[in-house]
Amino acid sequence: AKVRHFKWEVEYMYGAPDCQEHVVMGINGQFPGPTIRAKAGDTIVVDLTNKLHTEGVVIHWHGIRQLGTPWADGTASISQCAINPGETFEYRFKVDRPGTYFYHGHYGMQRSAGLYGSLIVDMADGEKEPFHYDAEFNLLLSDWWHKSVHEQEVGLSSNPFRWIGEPQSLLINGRGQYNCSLAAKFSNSSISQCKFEGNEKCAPQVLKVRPNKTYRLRIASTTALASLNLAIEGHKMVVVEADGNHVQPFAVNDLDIYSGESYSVLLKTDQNPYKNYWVSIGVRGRDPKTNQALTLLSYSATPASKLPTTQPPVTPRWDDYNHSKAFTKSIYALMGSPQPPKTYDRRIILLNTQNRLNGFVKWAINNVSLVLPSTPYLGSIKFGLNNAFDQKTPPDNYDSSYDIMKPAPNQNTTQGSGVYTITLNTTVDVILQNANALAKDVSEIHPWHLHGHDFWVLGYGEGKFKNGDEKTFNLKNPPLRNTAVIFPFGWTALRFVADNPGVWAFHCHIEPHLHMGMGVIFAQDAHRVGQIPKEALACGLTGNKQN
Ligand SMILES: O=C1O[C@H]([C@@H](O)CO)C(O)=C1O
Repeated sequence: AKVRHFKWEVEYMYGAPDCQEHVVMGINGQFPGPTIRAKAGDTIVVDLTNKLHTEGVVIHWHGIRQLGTPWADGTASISQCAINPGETFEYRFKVDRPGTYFYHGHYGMQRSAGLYGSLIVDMADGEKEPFHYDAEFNLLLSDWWHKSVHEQEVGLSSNPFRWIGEPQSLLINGRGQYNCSLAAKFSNSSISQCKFEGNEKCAPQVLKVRPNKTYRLRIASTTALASLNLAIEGHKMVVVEADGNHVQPFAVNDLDIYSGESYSVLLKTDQNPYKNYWVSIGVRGRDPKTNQALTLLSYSATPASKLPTTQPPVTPRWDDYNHSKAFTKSIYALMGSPQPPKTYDRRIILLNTQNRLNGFVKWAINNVSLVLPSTPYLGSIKFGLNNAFDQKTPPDNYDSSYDIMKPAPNQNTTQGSGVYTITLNTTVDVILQNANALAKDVSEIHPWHLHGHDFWVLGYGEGKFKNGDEKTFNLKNPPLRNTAVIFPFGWTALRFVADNPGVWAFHCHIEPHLHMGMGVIFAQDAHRVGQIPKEALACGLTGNKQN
């Protein structure tokens, strides 16, 4: 195993992700940030220097469990203090498992501002994936707004509320096209045909392939809002990995991917090599106002400039949830994967609601909208600083008379920074319960991401979770993941083993929703975490603590 060192500087810079110039967050002058490539068992060391002039920064290593290094999880106010302008913080952690991961900002809405990149962990030397492929491509998917993130944040926390709206563009590896389409000729809109020399920063990255080979596509979504569907014209994909875990291979024509998720698919280049094929990404789960992002699968026998003469794959209707559910429910763990414990020690039911608080619009979990404290929980719990955050524990359930199918009779919620204290080495079931939002007949998709652990996804259901529904749980081969979606008016059941002392966020991965309070904090034996680098806690009430 190797120690891999990186020196990174985070800054705002000009960029044109979708051919329109705006300010983006970059790392070492790059957007998206540099790809980290490592082998399982390696140690990653990133010296992160904050070159922003007026705000802090942190980076979260999404999907890396940080076993034994909870201070390196990169969550401001939770695992560490935001790194001040001019300061450098050393992230040092082990990547213990192969898989397709990514990293991103976890302070304010910096992920939406473009602070993200890929993190790919290969099998350790001498070990082989349980599938064969000849070469691979890496597709990091995101969405992009022309309005600055500062303006978005202010709008979300203003009264009256100003929603961020739908993205202007979808990006593949940081590249999209706002004012033109590669397939304009084949659509009936008035949008113009893109013309690229090829070296523009917003020109699509063409996937150049040779015939009769197998390619692994690593696909990860770090969108701020959009749920996506990816399809490749004329080609099936075989799903083999989800969030760093092997799954029972299954073939699809298109794949749904929610923010925070990653997949690997295998693609056989078994089609006519004298043609090129569209790769398309479109919005699902919200009424789309954003064009598809397009690129090409280009066979070596055909110049990349030769566009297909066909229409790109049509994204399934945004509200065809049966299509989404069929995909999601086809995901099973590969035989031989770790199985969940057969029973649980504690069940936490988390109802999400959209609410008002003194006229401001919020999201709340069991009627608590999360506000983060100024002292990171990891430090305040370790040092027993009881005035650093609300000592009132948020509830494990919601009022059973609550009607999830209707807007709440009382829309008001409360705010809080309390934590769920989880006993080490216990098995916890979490039932995520969706409900009607503020508007009538509206319930949205929320992809929930757990820090510090994978969980088994035991099942999905419609309506309200009720006693007896656990009989439908899949305890035989449920997939292990770090992100799981809740469908409108439905529930999702997760199980995890609390085996990682630290303080871990569990939240909706939609960036504005987290900003509006949609998350909870799981504290796991944090008072027993030793040797926290003092730079991680150099703020708030822990600012003067030596450890
Ligand atoms: O949090 C959200 O707010 C808006 C809408 O509900 C109110 O404008 C929206 O679509 C969200 O997802």
